[in-house]
Amino acid sequence: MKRSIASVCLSGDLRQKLEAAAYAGFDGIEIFENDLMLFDESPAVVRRMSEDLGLRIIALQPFRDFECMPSDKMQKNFDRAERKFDLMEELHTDTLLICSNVSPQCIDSLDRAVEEFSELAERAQKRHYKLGYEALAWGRNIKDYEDAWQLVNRVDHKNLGIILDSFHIYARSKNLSVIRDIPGDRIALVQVADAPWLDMDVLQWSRHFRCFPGQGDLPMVDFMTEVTNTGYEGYFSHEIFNDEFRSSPCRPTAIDGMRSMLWLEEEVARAVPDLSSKTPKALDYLPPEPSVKSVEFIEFAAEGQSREELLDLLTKLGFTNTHRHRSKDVSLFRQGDVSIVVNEEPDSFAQNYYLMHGVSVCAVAYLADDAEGMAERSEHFGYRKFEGDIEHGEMNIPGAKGVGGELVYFVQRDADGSRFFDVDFVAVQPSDAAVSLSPKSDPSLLVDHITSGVSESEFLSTSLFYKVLFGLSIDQPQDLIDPYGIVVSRTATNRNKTIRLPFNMSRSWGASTERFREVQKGSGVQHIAFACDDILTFAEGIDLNIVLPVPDNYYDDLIARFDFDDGFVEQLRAYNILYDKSETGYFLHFYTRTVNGMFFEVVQRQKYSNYGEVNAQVRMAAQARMRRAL
Ligand SMILES: O=C(O)c1ccc(O)c(O)c1
Ligand SMILES: [Mg+2]
Repeated sequence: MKRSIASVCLSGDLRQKLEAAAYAGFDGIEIFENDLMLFDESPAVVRRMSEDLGLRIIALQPFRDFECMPSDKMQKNFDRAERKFDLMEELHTDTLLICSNVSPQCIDSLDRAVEEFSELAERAQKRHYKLGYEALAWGRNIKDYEDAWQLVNRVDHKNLGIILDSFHIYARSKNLSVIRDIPGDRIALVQVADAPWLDMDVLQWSRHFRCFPGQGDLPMVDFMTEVTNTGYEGYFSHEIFNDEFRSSPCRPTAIDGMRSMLWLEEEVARAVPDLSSKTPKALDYLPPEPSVKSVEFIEFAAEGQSREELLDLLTKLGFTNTHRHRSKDVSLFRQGDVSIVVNEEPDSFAQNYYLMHGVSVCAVAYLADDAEGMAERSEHFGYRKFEGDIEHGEMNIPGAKGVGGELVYFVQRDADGSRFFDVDFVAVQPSDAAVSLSPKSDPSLLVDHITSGVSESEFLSTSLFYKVLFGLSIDQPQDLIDPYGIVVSRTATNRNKTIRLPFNMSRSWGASTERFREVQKGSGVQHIAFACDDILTFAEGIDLNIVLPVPDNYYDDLIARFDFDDGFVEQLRAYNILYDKSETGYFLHFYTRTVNGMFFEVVQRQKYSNYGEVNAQVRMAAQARMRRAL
């Protein structure tokens, strides 16, 4: 596939945009005239810069409000087009993007548009240029790609093709069937843009909320499949107007753009079986499919006083130190099927992480069917590979850098069922004193979810990471109400819900996610939830001092809202357990106090698939109150 990006996707000036696009590996760039107008170098210099970077300027855009203007404005529009042809010569590009007229003066006459485009295509041919016509979803008369195609088809000139932009097509209708009528060589350019489904004014939606394919809700693979089936062999170009991208550094955005493009290519290759007969150059390489199944262990970087606080919290929750690493200063704490690794090894990744963030989650290991395949997949998508130091006979655990800088490991179980701790660790016999002090271990315990706190500019990157690398689906965003601002939350899950990864961001400095990022000096895992079969028994066995207190008013409100049996709410109140109900079931959960901004949660799910979002406000208010009291 020929890969391009429009300059409007990236922040900065035109030089920075060109450099970022080239760095990320794009072959082409669409130049937005505005970016050129604001740049203090001549078009000839821009041409040379892009040539030096190995980037082709695939189009100049947009040429606006051309067709069907009142007669007195027509000549001016042809003159304007000629000036753009001059500019195209200087830039050394051969395609001009013309978008449908949005002017209130525009006359509703297809015949007139056909006449004008016939003449413009003749003029373009004389100068060896191509024109592409694109229906803007808010165009005055032409809003739909079907109508744009009717116009282009009637003009029937080899120098005029249609431009298909996935955003406009989906914003107007979901009907892709007319794409099948368009021969591939009549498509001048394909622009790809995803977006979240939002019920709002389409112009505002387009100009502020587009995102890279894989980051939104539009069925991008269906669109790509239809276009590929036409035999189209031109560029696919990202055209994303997004406020977050405008305020983020341009190179990481461009790299995410490339990941998105590679993901689309992979998805299309899997969706179109005889792809190479349609477009011979469609795909150089197909990466191994995602194969992560569950969380195998969670690793903390810990030292000093806060390490003691973490271990105190873990032991009071019923974890016991079951193993020690064979060659490193690393301990394993287990309960049920949960494994928590505490790493204090000097000069390790963990220690560096500790020095940067304090006690924190420095890695999460995922069980994969094909761990090496997952590492290869990470590399293909440009997520940096990590290889740790290993001693002879120890497991080589491949990994990649996650979005917050923490590691993501891929672990496989041996055919004989042996686990990472059977290979790299030796069992320790807990002392009698430790056993008598710690509460009873709960054999049903599982990792339920792992929640990260990220910055606003990392929010879309995080969803791309989980979608592209792990093949997870990303739920719709939800607003959580903190006393000091809104926290926006999305969750990445696999199909059978053995992996649940919420990730949160906030634009408010005082709200929970930013409070966490301030304490930890960066993004990362903010909380870990464990699921058990019987939360009341679990709570009875632990020291209630570690539990986050819940106000009495919350329980009084529960009594008013639900018909509980006598005594049930009093039990919840006694243990600070929160309650939520869904159509199918209910949810019980409590939170612990924090260590270095992080905390744990224990949950019990009864045919319930959410996260107790209504109660997040109770948790955030309690945490804010405790922080104020410090
Ligand atoms: O928002 C716009 O004006 C605009 C311009 C050019 C495009 O290709 C497009 O999709 C939108
Ligand atoms: Mg467009």
